[in-house]
This record gives sequence, C-alpha cells and structure tokens, in this order.
Amino acid sequence: MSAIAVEKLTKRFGKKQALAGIDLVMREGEMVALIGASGSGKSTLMRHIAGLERGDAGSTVRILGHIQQKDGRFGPNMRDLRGRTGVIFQQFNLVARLPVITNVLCGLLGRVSPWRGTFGLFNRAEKRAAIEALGRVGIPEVAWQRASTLSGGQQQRAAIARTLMQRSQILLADEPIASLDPASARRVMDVLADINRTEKITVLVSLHQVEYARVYCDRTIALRDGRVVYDGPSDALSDDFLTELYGAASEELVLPQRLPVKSGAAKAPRPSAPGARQGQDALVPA
Ligand SMILES: Nc1ncnc2c1ncn2[C@@H]1O[C@H](COP(=O)(O)OP(=O)(O)OP(=O)(O)O)[C@@H](O)[C@H]1O
Repeated sequence: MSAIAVEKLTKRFGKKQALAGIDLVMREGEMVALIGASGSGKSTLMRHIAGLERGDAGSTVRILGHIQQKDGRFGPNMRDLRGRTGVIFQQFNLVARLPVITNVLCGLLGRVSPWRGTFGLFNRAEKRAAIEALGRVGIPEVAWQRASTLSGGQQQRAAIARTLMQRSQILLADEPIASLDPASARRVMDVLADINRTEKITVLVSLHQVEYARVYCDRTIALRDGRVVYDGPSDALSDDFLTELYGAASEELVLPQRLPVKSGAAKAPRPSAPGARQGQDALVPA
C-alpha cells in the first residue's frame, strides 16, 4: 500500500500557480528528499500532504490508502489521517514557555480525552513514554527544561520526539535543518534516518541543500515552478545535472564551498556556486 499518493495536485493562490499538476507516490517505509529552489512549491506541497491546505478541483491526495482530499474537499477520515501524519517545520515547532516534556506530550492530544488534554493531565506512564521518546532522539536530559532554552537542533529533535508520541506513520519534515549549523543538521538527519529505518516511519523531508539528500535519501523528488522535474535516485543528482534542471537557481541547492584558508584571509565561506560542494565525507551519517 502507498503511504502517500498525490494525483494531479494543483493549487493557485490568486495569480500564482504554486502547484501545477503534481503526481507522486511514496511507498510505506520510504525516506524521500524533496528539493527545489525557493518558491518552487515544497512547503505548499507538504501542507497539502499534511491536510493543512486544500488543492484545486481535480486534485487528489491519498494517505495510507484513504482519500484525504479530493477536488478541494477533505475526505471523511481527515481527522484520523492528520493524526497519523506528523509534521515538523523549520522553526516554531514547540511552545517556548512550556517544558520540553509537555511539548512532547502534546503528541498525545489526538488520542487522550479533550479535558485531559486541556488541563495537561498526563499520567506517569505517558510521561515515562515521553522521556523515552526524547531518549530515542538523544536528548532525554532536557525533558524538564523550558523549550526556549534548547538549541535549534535540540528543538527539532524534541519535535521529532513529539511525532513519535503521536505514533504517526508518516513524518513530513519541512526544511527541518535550514537554520541549523552543519553538525546539528547532521544529528537531526541522523535521527530522521534512524526512525525511518527502525520504526519504519515513512519520511518526506524537504531540503534546500541537495548534499543531504544524496547522503540520507535513496530517492529525491525535485520541484521547479510547482512541477516535478525529477523523481529518481539521489545519487544521479550531480551538480551538472542540477545546473541543467535549475539554471542559475541551482546555486541555492549546493553547499557553499569552503575556501582554502590563506594566511591573513577571512574564514568566511564563499557564496555558493554551481558545482561547488563540500567533500562527501563531511556528511557521512554517524
Ligand atoms: N498562502 C499563500 N498565498 C499566496 N501565495 C503563496 C501562499 N503560499 C505560497 N505561496 C506562493 O507559492 C509559491 C510556492 O511557495 P512555497 O512556500 O511552497 O515554496 P518553497 O519551495 O517552500 O519555498 P522556500 O524554499 O522559500 O520555503 C511561492 O511563489 C509563494 O509565494
């Protein structure tokens, strides 16, 4: 059974055609990268798959074999399907003033009674499970800290722990590493790859930098102007091929090359350039 099946998905915002007939299928247990230059439609596509947005007439999205939306209307199982689909964004994933454990426990909200959820009445076993979920992403020690005290990478990992609590079968990660330093980005990608492998959670992760797609995902889907322009093996996405696909916009999709440091020269990285990339070794998953 497919985890995600998108058929002829179109979305127009006023005059802007954000999605122009997207077709894609992901099998259960796959981890797929979604790449594209700024404005190519990655977030809009993610939001439709998450059931946060409705496509135009003629569009269909199926989640785990059920119609999630068709012709701009949500299907009858919408609530259940939203529960089975965890979403993490680039930022604003957590409630900053609440302890991390409470944020993680929020993953239960679709499953506990509304009054328990409203008053934050979680039992001992649920709290233990939340700490286990934080352990799963490598940060059990931050459970009782306020979310605002976490680093960006820790916040993303706590958000992933929340989706584990939610027991989502699909995880949509919309540019989860865009604002992180390389070491934190790798840790977040390692966690995504690990839960994909061990929990068999289907992962669709949108990325600005194709290097991470090459290292972490066998398959990449590339968007341009709201259309799928490539869907295939990630290792076929050479820098030359990206330049062919995106032209000048390919500069956004490769990692900035580190200049060899000359004596007296600043260590600042150079703006990215087509064909410029760090060594693959720098990104080998831990
Ligand atoms: N709610 C909206 N109203 C109007 N236009 C929108 C809306 N959401 C997205 N768009 C437009 O749709 C296009 C696709 O946007 P989207 O955010 O999906 O791109 P993206 O690939 O995720 O970009 P980025 O990498 O910069 O996040 C853009 O031109 C954007 O301005």
